Amino acid sequence: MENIFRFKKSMVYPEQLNLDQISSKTAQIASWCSEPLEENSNNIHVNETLKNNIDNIDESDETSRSSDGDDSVFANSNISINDEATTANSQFIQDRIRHLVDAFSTRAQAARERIIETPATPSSISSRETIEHHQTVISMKPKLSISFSDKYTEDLPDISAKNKGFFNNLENSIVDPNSKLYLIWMCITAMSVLYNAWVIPLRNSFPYQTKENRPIWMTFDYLADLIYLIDTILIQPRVKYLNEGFWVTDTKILRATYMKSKRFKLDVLSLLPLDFLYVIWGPECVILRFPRFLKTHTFWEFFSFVDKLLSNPYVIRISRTLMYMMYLIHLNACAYYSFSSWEGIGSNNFVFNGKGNAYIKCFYFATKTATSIGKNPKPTQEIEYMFMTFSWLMGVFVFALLIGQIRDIISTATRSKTEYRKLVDETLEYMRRLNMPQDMQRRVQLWFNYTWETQRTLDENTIMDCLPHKMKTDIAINVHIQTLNKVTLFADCDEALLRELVLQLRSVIYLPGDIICKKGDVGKEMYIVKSGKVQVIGTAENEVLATLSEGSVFGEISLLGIPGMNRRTADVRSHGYSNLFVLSKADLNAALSHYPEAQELLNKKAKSLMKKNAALERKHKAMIVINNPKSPAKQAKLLDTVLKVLPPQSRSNRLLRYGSRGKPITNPEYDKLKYRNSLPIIQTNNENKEDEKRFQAKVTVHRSMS
Ligand SMILES: Nc1ncnc2c1ncn2[C@@H]1O[C@@H]2COP(=O)(O)O[C@H]2[C@H]1O
Repeated sequence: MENIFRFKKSMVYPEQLNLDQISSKTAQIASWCSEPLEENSNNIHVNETLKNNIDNIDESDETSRSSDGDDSVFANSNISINDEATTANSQFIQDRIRHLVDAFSTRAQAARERIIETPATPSSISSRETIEHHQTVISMKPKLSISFSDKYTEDLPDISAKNKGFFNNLENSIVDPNSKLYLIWMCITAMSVLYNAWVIPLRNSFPYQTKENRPIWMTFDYLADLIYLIDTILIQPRVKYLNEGFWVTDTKILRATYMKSKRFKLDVLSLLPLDFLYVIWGPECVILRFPRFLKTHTFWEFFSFVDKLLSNPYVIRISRTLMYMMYLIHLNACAYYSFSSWEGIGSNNFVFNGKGNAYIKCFYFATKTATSIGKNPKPTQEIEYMFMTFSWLMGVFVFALLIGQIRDIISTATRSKTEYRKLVDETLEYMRRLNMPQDMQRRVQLWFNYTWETQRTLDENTIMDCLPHKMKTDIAINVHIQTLNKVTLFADCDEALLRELVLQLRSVIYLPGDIICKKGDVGKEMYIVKSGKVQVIGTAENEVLATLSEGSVFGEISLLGIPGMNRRTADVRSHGYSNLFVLSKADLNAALSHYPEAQELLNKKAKSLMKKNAALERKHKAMIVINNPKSPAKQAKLLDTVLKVLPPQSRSNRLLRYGSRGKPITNPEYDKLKYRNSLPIIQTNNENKEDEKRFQAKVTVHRSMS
């Protein structure tokens, strides 16, 4: 056993090595953990437990050994071994725990320092701001406010912000890549790149640079170079970037990162001053400025930046593709002119004949060749054939690619509309094939048209499926906030409940006259009026109990599980076009299960509505009783037959006719009691026959009681 412990003590675990190194450095930092472990009750507990375990192991050792018959030797030595082992073990464990605690506190300290140093992240800003603003915003605004938290918007290009963020930290001169000014700077740099890309081949092939205008060209050239220089020296090394979710704003790190990047190499190469060679080859040799092309990446970057920025980026995408085409044609025009001057202007039918504006004519030629439109001049020499072949190949491959791109862009832009049209066509075709009534077909078409016109999609919810839950909630709240703020039912509800509910809302459109809820049906959904009006219809035909407009809630009574109230209590009809939010029973119940107060609120509202309806119904019955002076137009068929069969003067006939009095009542007031079993006729449509019977029965009882 002694050996074992000695071995244990001498054993160096890999983590112990690391921890040793750390602990030596951080003895002072981890002051709280450097107290003697014995004083710590937890540690004592650990030590004791371990000690007991070791004792147990020793006991079992003892047993096995005593079975060998060497009792006397072990009996004496075992006590000392036990004591020694326990001490050694507790020492060993204590050391290891101390190392661990030291290491943890070092790590915690390092993390703390890092957090303090790190600039506020969008989310940290937001959470702080949310807390700060909480009292003011909530009290001033309606219940539901969008918390697009997180000032995350700051990370997105914000073109409306004035002068915000370019040097958002003046002392360190950090450039915010999402600021408006950086966007302007990128635009300026992109223009310089475009200038070089367009003008270098132009001046190199066409005789547009003369002795007289050379200073002007050169001024533009060096202005562009200055922009390149400023970008490389002042701007790019200061552009902050995100690393592991944090903005890196340390200028030293930014500079070092930029200098290590491929972009830096390209930027430096693009500034290569080959212009000095003008001294040897002359200032006409503009091609010496070709390194300026190496900054083209700035141009693409600018385009993708604008692409992200605009809500409708298709225009940008198409113009970028068109620009590729134009540039290729431009290069081809330059090549054609160079080729013509090399062969001799106007020397044959193929080359440029020198008449008119050289650039326009060559551009026209290049366009014709590249697009294979129009009659091309016939090449006469092999080199001309090669030139033409090259131009055509370029036309076929490059233009096929570009046109394909444009088609993709356009089809992406119009995809939802195309899908909508396809769906409408398929649905109407299906209905035609089944010979559905014309009116129904017309209504379906009307529904499609109206839904598309108002929503631009048939299912709003699927659009955002790929977004994270929090973002979807924020968007949904933003979209529906106007309506939800008008929902009085939600006025006292917990905001968390609303955030939970908002994502479950499904937008549905109803046409004029559509029945949304049918009295007596089992309720499965609840509704919120988003726009338009709906009417709650009472028992009597077309009696409008209430007209509900934006923000009203209905259809909740049958969902709340109030005993005996799981069916719709009234008909609800769309009055004109209405756009509603639908919330399923399951979603409502799932949300309410976490918010009993909201459930109580809904219950209260449901009960007050039910009371109101009951009162209305009572009033209605009373009206029927009072306004029922006429004898029924028709009496029950069975009664009629029985009366015909029975002799008119028989007792039974009289009883049936006049009741227990056995004779007619002369007072016309009692006419209504002429036939005890005859019922007042209430005009109802066929669908409500059941209700009608029930209602008639009730009226009879009521009347006989009175
Ligand atoms: N008198 C009323 N005024 C307004 N709304 C009503 C009235 N009676 C019923 N409703 C609503 O109409 C809905 C019909 O379906 P529910 O019974 O589920 O829930 C009902 C209530 O939301």
